[in-house]
Amino acid sequence: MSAFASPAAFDAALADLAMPDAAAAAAARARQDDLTKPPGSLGRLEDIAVFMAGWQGRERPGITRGRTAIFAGNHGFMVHGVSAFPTSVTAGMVANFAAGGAAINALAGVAGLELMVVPLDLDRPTADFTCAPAMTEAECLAALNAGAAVVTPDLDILTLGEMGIGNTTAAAALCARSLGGGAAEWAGPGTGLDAAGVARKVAVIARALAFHADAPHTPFETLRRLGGREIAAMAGAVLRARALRIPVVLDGFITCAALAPLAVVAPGIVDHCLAGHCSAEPGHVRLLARLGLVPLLNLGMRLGEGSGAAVAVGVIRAALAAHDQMATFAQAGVASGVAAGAEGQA
Ligand SMILES: O=C(O)c1ccc[n+]([C@@H]2O[C@H](COP(=O)([O-])O)[C@@H](O)[C@H]2O)c1
Ligand SMILES: Cc1cc2nc[nH]c2cc1C
Repeated sequence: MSAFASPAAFDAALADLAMPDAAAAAAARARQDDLTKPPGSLGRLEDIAVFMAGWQGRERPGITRGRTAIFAGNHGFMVHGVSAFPTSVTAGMVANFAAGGAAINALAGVAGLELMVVPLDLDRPTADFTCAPAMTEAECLAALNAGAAVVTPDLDILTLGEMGIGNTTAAAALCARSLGGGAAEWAGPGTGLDAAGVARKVAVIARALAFHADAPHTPFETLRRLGGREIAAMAGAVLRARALRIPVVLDGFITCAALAPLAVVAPGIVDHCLAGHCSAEPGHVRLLARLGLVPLLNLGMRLGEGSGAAVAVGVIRAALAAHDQMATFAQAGVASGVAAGAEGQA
């Protein structure tokens, strides 16, 4: 059965977000404070362990089964010359993923993640969003459900990524409509546009925003009109992961932009998500701030295909290893801070 049978089912899922296991998170925090280190000295690694404990519902979370899901889609507005690369690269890279030659193949391997690639009607680009909704209702629901379908209950963590030449244009449009600020605030060079190319991209996004201005500003309609199949799929995956309390690692600008329309009505949609990294695409730093996310890494990456999220899993694994393997003060026979404080006052 499909997770999202109708736009109303999507709205209902968004209105009823699962919450983390507060008792497991509290137990993990207490354990952190009992481990052989000054409290707080592992910084965000401590917070990551507590976050994972809450969503996995156990004091000592782990990653036995992790999956990176990469969704691919093509875009009708590419006729306006908004990318440094041609649409054919999307299918070319999907073949490269299958052959094992892409960055994500190497990075998912080193992160211990299984790679699942989901091409979405690549030979049928979305409609040109400057003069029509990108997707019909049925197409948008199919993409949301394709996203939900990658999320199985056995997963300890899900990382997301995308491949879609032109999709920084769709992402910028989603941000502008959802968060305001206009096309120029959210459009950047993507795969490598020059200044004239970025100006052309801003104009295309502005036309799309104007065309759809009077349409309902619901998350579903915004995704359907200005998004793309790979973008809607990522939104569907995040929503399904939430229902199953599976923690999610987001990737770059496009991955996060998929959540912008949802965050307008449900800011807590990112509560089970970690921002893997901050992309060099200029809109990403602004978007992360608006979503209330602090990225784990900032490596100047702007590749997409889930690459930043996969690298961040190494940090998450480090956090969980320390949380699980360190001795407590009692186990190690090391005096805790309370005793030292008492000594200082003696
Ligand atoms: O993840 C990012 O922040 C990111 C930033 C710039 C480009 N990308 C990737 O490049 C493609 C979109 O860039 P563009 O210029 O064709 O819109 C798409 O396949 C994305 O995966 C990804
Ligand atoms: C080669 C190439 C690889 C990519 N991976 C994600 N987006 C991409 C865009 C291009 C152009």
